[in-house]
Amino acid sequence: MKAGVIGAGAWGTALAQLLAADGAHVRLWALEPEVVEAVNRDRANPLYLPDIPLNAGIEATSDMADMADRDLLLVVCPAQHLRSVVAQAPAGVPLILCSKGIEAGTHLLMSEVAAQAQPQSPIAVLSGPTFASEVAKGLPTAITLACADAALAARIAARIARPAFRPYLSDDVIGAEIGGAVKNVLAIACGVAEGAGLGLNARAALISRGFAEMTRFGLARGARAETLAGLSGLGDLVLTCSSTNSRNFSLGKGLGEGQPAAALLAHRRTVAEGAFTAPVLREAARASGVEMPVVEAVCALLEDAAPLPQVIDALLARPIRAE
Ligand SMILES: NC(=O)C1=CN([C@@H]2O[C@H](COP(=O)(O)OP(=O)(O)OC[C@H]3O[C@@H](n4cnc5c(N)ncnc54)[C@H](O)[C@@H]3O)[C@@H](O)[C@H]2O)C=CC1
Ligand SMILES: O=C(CO)COP(=O)(O)O
Repeated sequence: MKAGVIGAGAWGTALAQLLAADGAHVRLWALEPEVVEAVNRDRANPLYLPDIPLNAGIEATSDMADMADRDLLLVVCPAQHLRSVVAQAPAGVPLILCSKGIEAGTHLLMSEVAAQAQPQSPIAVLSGPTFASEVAKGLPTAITLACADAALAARIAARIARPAFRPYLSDDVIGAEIGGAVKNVLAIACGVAEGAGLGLNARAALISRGFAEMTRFGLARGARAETLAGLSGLGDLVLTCSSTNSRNFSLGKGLGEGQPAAALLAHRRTVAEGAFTAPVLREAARASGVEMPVVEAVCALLEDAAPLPQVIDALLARPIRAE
C-alpha cells in the first residue's frame, strides 16, 4: 500500500518517519512551504519535530493533488481543520484519522466530520498513548486502530505495524475517538494541579474522576466501556496526565502557575487540542445531560471566568456521592 500523510506537524512527521523506516516511499503533505523545503532538502522538520533526522523515503509536498496516487491516507491535522483538509483529499481513498478532538459548532467526532467531507472514503481511527518524538525515535509504542470494516483494519494494520509499533484492533470507532478527545482536556486539569503544587494525590484523583467523566460521556455517545479503558482512553489519559512532554499538560501547568490563558494560547505554533475541545465538550455534555465537573473547571480556567482557588474550592465542595 502506498501511504500518504496529510499534516506535517509533530505527529504527522513521526508517522511518516515510522512508515518510511523500512525504506518505503511516503508522501507527506505540509501546509507550510518551509516545512516542505526542510524535509526534502535537509531531511528534517525543525519547526515541529526538531532534532530527529528523517528517513530518505519521505517526500514532502504542499500540493494535495500529489496524494491522488496513494492507496492509504493518514490525516494528522488539528481537529478543527480536519473538515477543510479532508475535503481537499482525493475521494475514495481509505482515511486513517489521527487527530484528537470534537468539532466546534457541530459536536461531531472526527470520523463523523470526515464522513460528511468525503462520503466515498472508508474511515479508520488511529489513537492511543503516542508521544510523537518517541515514535519517531522507534521507541516501543502500542496504539488502537479502530475501523468498522475488519478486513480493512487488518490491511491497514499490516501496513503500519512495526516491531516497536503495535496496533490493537477495535471496531469501536466512536470509543477510540472519545478517549483521545477527552483525555486532552483532563491533561490540562492535571497540569493545573502540577503548576499549582496540589500534589500527586490530587493528580490521581483527577485522573480517576476524569476517567469517570470520560466514561459517562462516552457511553452516552455510544462508546463501549472496554474501549475507554484501553489504549485510546485510559492509556492515553495516563500518558498525557503525567508528563510535560504533553502540550496539554504543559498548558495546564502554566494555568496552575497563575499565567493567564490568553497569554499562554497567543501565538502558539503547536496545537494544545484540549483548549479547543474543552468548550465543545462542555456544550455537548450539557446537551446530553452528562455531568463533567472537571471539564467545567478546565473551561472556567481557560476562559478566566474564575480565579484558580475558587475553581478548586468548587470542585472540592461538590456533594459527597457514591463512587
Ligand atoms: N504530537 C503528538 O504527540 C500527537 C498528536 N496527535 C494529534 O495529531 C493532531 C496534529 O497534532 P501535531 O502533529 O502534534 O501538530 P503540531 O502541534 O506539531 O503542529 C501543528 C500542525 O497544525 C497544522 N496547521 C495549522 N493551521 C492549519 C490549517 N489551517 N489547516 C491545516 N493544518 C494546519 C500545521 O501545519 C502543523 O502541521 C492533533 O489533533 C493532535 O492531538 C495525536 C497523537 C500524538
Ligand atoms: O496525544 C498525545 C499523546 O498520545 C500528545 O499529547 P499532547 O497533544 O498533549 O502533547
